[in-house]
Amino acid sequence: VIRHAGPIKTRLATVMSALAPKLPAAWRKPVFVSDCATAYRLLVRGSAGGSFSNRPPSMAPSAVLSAGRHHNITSAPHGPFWRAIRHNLTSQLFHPTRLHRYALARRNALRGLVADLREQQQQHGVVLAAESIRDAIFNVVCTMCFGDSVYPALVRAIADAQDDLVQSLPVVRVFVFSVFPVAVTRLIYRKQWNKLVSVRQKQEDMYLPLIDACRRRRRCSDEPPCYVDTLLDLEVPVKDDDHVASVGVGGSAQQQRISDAELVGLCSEFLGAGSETVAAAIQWIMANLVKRPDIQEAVRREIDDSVGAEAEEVGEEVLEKLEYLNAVVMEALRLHPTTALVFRQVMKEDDVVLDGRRIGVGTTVIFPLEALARDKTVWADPDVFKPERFLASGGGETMNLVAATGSAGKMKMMPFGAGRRICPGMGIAMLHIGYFVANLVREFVWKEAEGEHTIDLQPHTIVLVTVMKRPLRAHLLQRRRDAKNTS
Ligand code: HEM
Repeated sequence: VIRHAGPIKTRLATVMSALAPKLPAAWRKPVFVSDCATAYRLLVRGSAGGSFSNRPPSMAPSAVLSAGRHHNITSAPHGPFWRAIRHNLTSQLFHPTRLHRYALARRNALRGLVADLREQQQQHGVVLAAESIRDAIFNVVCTMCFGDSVYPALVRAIADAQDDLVQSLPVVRVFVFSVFPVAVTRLIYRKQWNKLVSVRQKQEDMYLPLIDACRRRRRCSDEPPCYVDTLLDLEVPVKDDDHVASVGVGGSAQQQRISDAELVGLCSEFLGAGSETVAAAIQWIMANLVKRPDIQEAVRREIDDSVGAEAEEVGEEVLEKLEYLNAVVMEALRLHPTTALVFRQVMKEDDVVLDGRRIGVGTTVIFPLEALARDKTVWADPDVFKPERFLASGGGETMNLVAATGSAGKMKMMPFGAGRRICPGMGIAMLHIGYFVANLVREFVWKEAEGEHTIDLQPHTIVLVTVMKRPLRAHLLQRRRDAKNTS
């Protein structure tokens, strides 16, 4: 159930263990937890002493480049600053009553995607679905981040900058895992440091003018605020310390605006976390539907029964009623969680005991999400794609994802993590996945392509996001006439 990253039998390992408390946190042996009951106990209930809500030193480039001064939500230590920026996201943008504000951006992206796929099928007989889906989702997330005034070429350039950032993350490891202070490591690895600086500079050159445009723009009252708008209005505690933040000087907490450097990092996190994971999940679902035409047809029947033939799209308001579609989404998230691992780090105040052994302060605890969701003691036929298990009529699991990730007290999967640091984008992710999958199934019959384009459900993890090793390709049969032709 709990396994250690390597054998502790050699002398070297013994010496390393003795030295462990003196090593930098990032060098210590991590501990893996791959059973749901232990994951639930630790993540949702917290450790005996503390909340067990911190992650190991961050790989976020803005945190590394600023020597830990600038943070995004993922990299921020558990404390008042993290609480303020996370609460801003969940209350201002992702509150359930506000999720539908960006329906127009989604509709436009869907129209563009459907037109693009039709054209590819007509011209080439096969569609590069992976790339097209990724572009469509990135368009929506970019609008949610900066507003709708970003022209298409700039959206493309922003997407490229985000890709460069992902490519540079292996370089970040050099600095996170170094035994030397960053100032020394950057002298040793000057080339890598300069590369990181140039990737970051490219982001600043693009994002800061967009952030300034948000500052200057006077929004009309019916225009939904974008992520940057909410951040510009936000005040965060000056000191990231629970006591200072609650008492402050003269009885009230000292607040300040978020710095430009931090704004760039927060935008980058939003664009990356909001697009890659969702696009990957849509691909996994479509790939499974190509492999199982019977399940694809059942999803289509449910949609056709709920949406009139003349309706332009499967509207967002219909999605909740599509039980079978939702079961398909849940089953794909169980089998192919698009975030590979969840991390925590044992802090001074935590008291983490596993298998009767106290885990040392500074140790990284890793929760492998796919292994957790394929536990044979918890699931029947854990490796088989069986959406029925999530249907009430299938004698199945609850449809409530929050229950699946913790609040019901029995956790069987956690594709969005669990506890205080559970993914704040869970609601919007489910909306985006459901909306795009429903409409893609309604518009086209998806069939497997041949040769090098066949579906391969082998996973491949790129910096924590688990994608299909071979990107999704397919043949599409158009089911409805082009909107232009029907008029
Ligand atoms: C299928 C889509 C998604 C999956 C599978 C996913 C998964 C995850 C997971 C596993 C975590 C770690 C949770 C933990 O440590 O317990 C996480 C954290 C996070 N996710 Fe997502 N995510 C998705 C979509 C999104 C979206 C759309 C956003 C929005 C921009 C987002 C933003 C974040 C942020 C900011 C965190 C850090 C939370 C914190 O540290 O408090 N994610 N996500």
